[in-house]
Amino acid sequence: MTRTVITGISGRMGSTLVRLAKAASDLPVVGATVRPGSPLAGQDAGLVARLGTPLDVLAQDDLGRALDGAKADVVVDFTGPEATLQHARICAERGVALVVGTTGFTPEGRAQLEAHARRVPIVAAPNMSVGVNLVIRMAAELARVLGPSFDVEVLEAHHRMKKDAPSGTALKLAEVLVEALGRTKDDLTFAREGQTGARPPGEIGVQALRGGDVVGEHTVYFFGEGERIELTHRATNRDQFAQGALRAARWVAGRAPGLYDMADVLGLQGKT
Ligand SMILES: NC(=O)C1=CN([C@@H]2O[C@H](COP(=O)(O)OP(=O)(O)OC[C@H]3O[C@@H](n4cnc5c(N)ncnc54)[C@H](OP(=O)(O)O)[C@@H]3O)[C@@H](O)[C@H]2O)C=CC1
Ligand SMILES: O=C(O)C1=N[C@H](C(=O)O)C[C@H](O)C1
Repeated sequence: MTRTVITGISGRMGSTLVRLAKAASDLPVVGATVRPGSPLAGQDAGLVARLGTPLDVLAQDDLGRALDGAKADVVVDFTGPEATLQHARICAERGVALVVGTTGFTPEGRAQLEAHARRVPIVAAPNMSVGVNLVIRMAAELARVLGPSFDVEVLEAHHRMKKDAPSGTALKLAEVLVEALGRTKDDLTFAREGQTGARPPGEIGVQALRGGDVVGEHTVYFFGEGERIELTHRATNRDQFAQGALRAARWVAGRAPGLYDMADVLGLQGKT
């Protein structure tokens, strides 16, 4: 049994996590949170997460309170960068493992997460889907084999409510492509406009679309002479992100402190 606390349970991911944890036999939800000051605080978590049935756990508007007496093994957090960093501090102080799906951290925020991971085990990944994590590895392999004669572009599309751009997954894809091609971050181009001139060799483009209810789509294009490869992942609902996060929750509870990613959880060894 992995005793689980879920944060941000009124959100798109938080409510999905509550539903899927409840359906699992080994992940009792022993605590849940909503934003501080939320009118949903004090209501049953099952109703807040729109399950239609009570969970017999009250939504708290403070993670510390949700952890009090809960004997939690792990906290699963998909909220926003500021909230996640507060939650990571509380987990570090309480000695509770953490799974972070939140994206959009600044470099300073990421450094804070690394500091907390010196005290407790943390799995942080911009995309918890097993399929996406395999696509990330395939993109690196394609880049290595195709080499510099192919022009590489990353395109992502998400729903109109998404707050960060480019997506965390697109940034992760860019990071592994930079490494696989022996490039630097200076080779990344995030937008094009005006008299850009011919495409510089070695440039890696990263572009974001926003609209409607798109759950999450990522394509890596490899444009060659006379051929083109497109590596695409399309999420059509959020369940696979949540299932990946719950798999990470089972894996991280009881581990040594450290900052882990989904490649660790999935046992994907070697370079990306
Ligand atoms: N790694 C992955 O696989 C995935 C990552 N994500 C990332 O997860 C994050 C959340 O996405 P999504 O669910 O769509 O966003 P939502 O806005 O739907 O959900 C976020 C929730 O967090 C709540 N919240 C904000 N601050 C706090 C706090 N201090 N304590 C408790 N709850 C809080 C919000 O409350 P309120 O509504 O009151 O503001 C909201 O309900 C984003 O960073 C997104 O990019 C998303 C999908 C997959
Ligand atoms: O905000 C979202 O919705 C998603 N965010 C993640 C990201 O930024 O990569 C993952 C997924 O594509 C959905």
